[in-house]
Amino acid sequence: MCTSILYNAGDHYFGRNLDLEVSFGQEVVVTPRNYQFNFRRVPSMGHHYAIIGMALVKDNYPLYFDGANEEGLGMAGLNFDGPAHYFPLEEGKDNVSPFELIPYILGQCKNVAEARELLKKLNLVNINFSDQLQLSPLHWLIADRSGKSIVVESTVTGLHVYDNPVNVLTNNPEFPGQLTNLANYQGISPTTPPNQLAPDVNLAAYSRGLGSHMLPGGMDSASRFVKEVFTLHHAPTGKNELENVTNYFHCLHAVEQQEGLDEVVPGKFEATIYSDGINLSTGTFYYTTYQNNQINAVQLHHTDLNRQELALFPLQTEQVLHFQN
Ligand SMILES: C[C@H](CCC(=O)NCCS(=O)(=O)O)[C@H]1CC[C@H]2[C@@H]3[C@H](O)C[C@@H]4C[C@H](O)CC[C@]4(C)[C@H]3C[C@H](O)[C@]12C
Repeated sequence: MCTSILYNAGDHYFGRNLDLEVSFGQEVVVTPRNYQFNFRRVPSMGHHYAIIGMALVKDNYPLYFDGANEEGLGMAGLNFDGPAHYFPLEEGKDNVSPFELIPYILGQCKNVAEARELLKKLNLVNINFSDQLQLSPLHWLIADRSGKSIVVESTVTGLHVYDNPVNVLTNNPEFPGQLTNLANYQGISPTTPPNQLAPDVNLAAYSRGLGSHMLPGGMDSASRFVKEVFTLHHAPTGKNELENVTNYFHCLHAVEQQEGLDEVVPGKFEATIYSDGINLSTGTFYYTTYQNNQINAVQLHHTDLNRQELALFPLQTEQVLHFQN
C-alpha cells in the first residue's frame, strides 16, 4: 500500500510513502529540460519542464514512481489493483501508456488546471514498457502550489478526474468511496470529547487523546486514508523550512508500515521502503528510507537543467547514529 499527501504550510510539500515487499532499485532522478522523452503513441518531447523524483531507470528511460517539475506540479502513482483498467488504442485521443503518464503530464503542465485540460483528451492505453516490466494497476494524485490536488483513476467506466478536498490518496477503494467513508469518522478530534454517551453519568477522562480513540490504525488502505486525513488536517504550520519538513515527515510516518505487520504472501512483509517530499516552490526533494530515518535532500536547481542526460542520485540507505559521548 502507499500513501500520498500534499501538505500546505506556506510552501507546499508533496510526496508519498512507498510500501512494498520488494525494492525495484529506484533512485532520485533529475530529468533535465533537453532529455528526449520518447512516447509510444504520442509525439516525442525534445524540450520540456525539468523533473525531479523517485524513479527506476531502465534503458535510459526514467520510470517515475512520483516526482515534481520545476513549475511546482507534483504527481505520484499508487497501487489501484482491481479497479484499474487500461484501454486499447483510441483514434482521436492522446494514447499514453500508464508508465508514460508522469513524464507526459509533468513535462508540459505548469499546474493542476493545465493537467486537467490535458487529461480531457487522454486515453490510458494498454502498452507495456517491456515483457519484463508490464503495466502496474495505478491511480494518481496530482498537486500544485495552489494547495489543491486531483485524483486520476482509469476504470472500466472510463477516465475519471476527481477534486481531492483532503489532499490525501492511498489505495482501494475508488476515490469517491474513500471520501464517503470519512463521514464515519467525523467525530474524531484532537480534543477530549464531551460525554454524549450517558450525560447523566460522570465518566472519567482516564486518558489524554480520547478524541482519537476511534481513529483507525490498520495497515489497510481505508484505515490509512482516515488516519492520514486526520493527521494532515491537524498538522501545525512550521515557522521555517526545517520545521515544515519535520512536520511533513511526521505526517507521512504516521501511516508508515513497519516490517512484520503486513504479510502479503507467507513469510513476505510489505513495509515503507521510502518516504519522500518535494517542496513544490523550491524544487528541493527530501526523502527517508526504511533503514535510514535521516532526512536526505537533492536540490533540483543545483543540477544543470539544460543538459540532455539524466542525473542520478543513489539512495542513502545507511543509518547514521550521532553518538554524543
Ligand atoms: C507498487 C508501487 C505502488 C506501491 C503500492 O501501492 N504498493 C502496494 C502493493 S499492494 O497493493 O499492497 O499489493 C508502484 C508505484 C510506482 C510503480 C512503478 C512505476 O509505475 C514505474 C514502472 C511502470 C512499469 O509499468 C512497471 C514497473 C514500474 C517500476 C512500476 C512498479 C510498481 O507498480 C510501482 C513501484
